[in-house]
Amino acid sequence: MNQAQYEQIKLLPKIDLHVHLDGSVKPDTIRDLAKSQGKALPVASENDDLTPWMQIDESCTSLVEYLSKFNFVLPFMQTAESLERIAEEIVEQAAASNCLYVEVRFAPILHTLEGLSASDAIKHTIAGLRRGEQMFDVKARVIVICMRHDSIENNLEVIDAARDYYGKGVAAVDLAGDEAGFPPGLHREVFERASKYNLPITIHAGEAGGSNNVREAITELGAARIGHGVRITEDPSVMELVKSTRTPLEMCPVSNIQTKAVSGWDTYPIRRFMEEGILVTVNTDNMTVSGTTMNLEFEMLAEHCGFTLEELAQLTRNSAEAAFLSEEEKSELREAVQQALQKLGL
Ligand SMILES: O=c1[nH]cnc2c1ncn2[C@H]1C[C@H](O)[C@@H](CO)O1
Ligand SMILES: [Zn+2]
Repeated sequence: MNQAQYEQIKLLPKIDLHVHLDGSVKPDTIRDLAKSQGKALPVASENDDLTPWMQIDESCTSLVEYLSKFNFVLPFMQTAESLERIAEEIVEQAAASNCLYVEVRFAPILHTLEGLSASDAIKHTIAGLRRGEQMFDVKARVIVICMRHDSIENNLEVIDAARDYYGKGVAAVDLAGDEAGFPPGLHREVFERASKYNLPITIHAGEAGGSNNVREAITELGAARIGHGVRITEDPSVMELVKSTRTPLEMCPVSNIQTKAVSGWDTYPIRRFMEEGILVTVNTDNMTVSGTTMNLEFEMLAEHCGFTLEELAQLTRNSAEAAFLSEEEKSELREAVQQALQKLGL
């Protein structure tokens, strides 16, 4: 890949359907929040870089280790102001990669340690995204996460709170956290309620757990999309299920390699999935924890998997199809993607 091709990749329109709020906080923002909230930071000098505390390195061996990075930021994300600022800045970061649309996910229950309710957390995250939409001309929605280690009772409450904001900033609900320790079936009742409310569902599955979790997420929890899903390679019948149900996969290449969901770029199954006719999307997962951006994800695919500009453009078209938007909004997004691609001669 030469310099001119990298420049072209930057210009491609993009869509990020899988990005976590708490995994994408800018290190300088944490420094500011620590100061304004009067909280200590574990660094000697005011100017020390916080990135090493927030970003995973090559030594990461598992999803559980990867998830430990979130403990650092959460204490600073317990107020209305912090959620609004961080949400707005995610839209700013998405704009820097030329994203037209972003679905930002977060677990409201993780932001209720200092008095906010789950509903307040959703309200303020939406407010921040709205500010970002205005400032950076990127469309943004929220996906509300239930945590796998959490109780059924709490997760039912989270689903109720999500329902109140559905169509008013919330686009869907999700299940995230330690997949190996907590299979999707544990939360069947939670997603039954989400289905009853007609909330669209995506589930993290087939990342740190086997392909059967993907089957369970689709057939028993009502998932309309799957977060990651890279491990469906383990079972041809699950590959077939994903294909026949046209269930989009929200793949996150850089993160998938860091968490060892796959062994490396040489075995990354994205090209295979596309060739098999699976609807594949590419996303960042956690911009700060993974040290990534949508630009970088696309560059990596070009470099390691030989993706052409046309193939990368197809990923954005796929994401527009997979977006949790109304048919009308989806048509607008499709049109915006098409126009941007036409300008590039694609
Ligand atoms: O890739 C992931 N898999 C499972 N859970 C994840 C991943 N990235 C972030 N999370 C968790 C940790 C966060 O605190 C939580 C809410 O965003 O979601
Ligand atoms: Zn994720």
